[in-house]
Amino acid sequence: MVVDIPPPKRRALGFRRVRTVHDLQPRLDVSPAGRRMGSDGVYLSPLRQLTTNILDTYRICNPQFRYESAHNPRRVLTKPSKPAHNDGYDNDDYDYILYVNDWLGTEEGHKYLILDILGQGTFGQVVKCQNMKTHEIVAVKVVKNKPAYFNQSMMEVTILELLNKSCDPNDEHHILRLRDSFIHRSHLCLVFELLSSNLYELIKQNQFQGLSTQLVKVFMAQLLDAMTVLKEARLIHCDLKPENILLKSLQSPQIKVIDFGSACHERQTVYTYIQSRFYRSPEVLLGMSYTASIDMWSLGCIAVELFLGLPLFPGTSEYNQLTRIIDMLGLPPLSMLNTGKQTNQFFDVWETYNPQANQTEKNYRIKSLEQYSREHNTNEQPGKQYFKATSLPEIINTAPMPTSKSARSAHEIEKELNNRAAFIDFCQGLLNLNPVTRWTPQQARLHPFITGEKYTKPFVVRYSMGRLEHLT
Ligand SMILES: Nc1ncnc2c1ncn2[C@@H]1O[C@H](COP(=O)(O)OP(=O)(O)OP(=O)(O)O)[C@@H](O)[C@H]1O
Repeated sequence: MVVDIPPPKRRALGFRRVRTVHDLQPRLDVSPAGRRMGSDGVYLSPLRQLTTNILDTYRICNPQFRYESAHNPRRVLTKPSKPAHNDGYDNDDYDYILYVNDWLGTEEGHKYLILDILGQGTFGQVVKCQNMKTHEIVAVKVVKNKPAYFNQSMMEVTILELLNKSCDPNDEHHILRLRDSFIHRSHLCLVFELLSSNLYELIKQNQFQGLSTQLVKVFMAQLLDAMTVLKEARLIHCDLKPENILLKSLQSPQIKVIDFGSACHERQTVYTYIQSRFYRSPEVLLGMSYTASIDMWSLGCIAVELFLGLPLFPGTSEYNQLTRIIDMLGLPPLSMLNTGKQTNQFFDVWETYNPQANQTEKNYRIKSLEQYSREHNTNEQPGKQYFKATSLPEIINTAPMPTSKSARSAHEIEKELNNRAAFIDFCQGLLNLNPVTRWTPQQARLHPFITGEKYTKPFVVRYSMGRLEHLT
């Protein structure tokens, strides 16, 4: 913006009067066609005339000219942008076609100016908006105009309202805040606090080299805090992954858990196809009933991924996911294989007689790639192996050491090795194949990796008389 200070004032401020382009122009008594005069009585240069108070210039050129913001060219944010449903407001995917400078909502205090796109997910689009009353910049999830998405997102509203109002009224537990919700042209809109990059983007920005044990600890402590609140409310997130963990800002390592669109109550675990594949727990893969401990499995996968920079179990199919888990951690306990509704899909099962127990027992062996492909008419591939080592301790211990000069001192190396020993033990407690003995968030929070106590030997937890105890 050019600020025009009239000449006398300029001199008063100590400016020296210099010859300008205007001084060189012949002064005209007759107003030149289409030209505008500045406050100093000099006709503006074409550059000024076309860059300052442009509406005046337009009106001089065309007295009929009327400006209306509605006629501004609108940048479309939604792809595809061809109208297909809902009187032309929605595209073929039932997404609302969003434009920069358009509005969402109509009521006073619930009117949002669309600024930019933030992300796209299964449920709809997330756009950066400004609340026209409070001027707060927010993130608005505009849900697809389909009953299944609408209903599931209503569940997200219910769960977030419960978490925000009853479980975390002071916003202390790293859970996304829901500010408002309303319906706009048949689309449910969820208004959230605006957050920054997600942890996948952070890993990517770090060239997939992994984060320090210290930073992983800072993130995990906050995630365990959020998980404790969820567990106490008997809620399951069901889709924990780096993409659903967002930094509050780029200035500090404060994070928030987002996307409660798949969340459910422990009493209402109706869906079996849940969790993003890389972070899917063995009990879900096997088709067993599940509890909040599925989130702790995902958390284990996330912890290792943050440290390594690459996903621990990047399965290319459910079969591949399960084989990767079994190759690293062994077979799930018999009790799980016996009850899993999907066990027969992945395993060959045969019975043998156990004379000691005087009963027949089931035996399980994971099907070969060829057998599974043949039976399920798929083309299973072994999939990329990102790590040379095969066991979790080895993978963590062979990850490159920090390279800074200070980190190379004998003391710092020793400290890092101790951190890694603690980290391995921590991850193993979360990546326990058995959901019954897998650590709860309350237990995991007491691990030396989180508390910062010196790690000396494997952490053992147990419940006694309903009280949590831990033995190290
Ligand atoms: N509060 C927020 N602030 C900034 N960006 C956000 C916010 N909420 C969501 N986003 C962005 O939008 C993306 C999609 O959001 P979200 O995961 O809630 O949608 P979804 O449709 O439920 O996705 P999914 O396919 O994972 O189920 C996120 O990965 C993130 O990049």
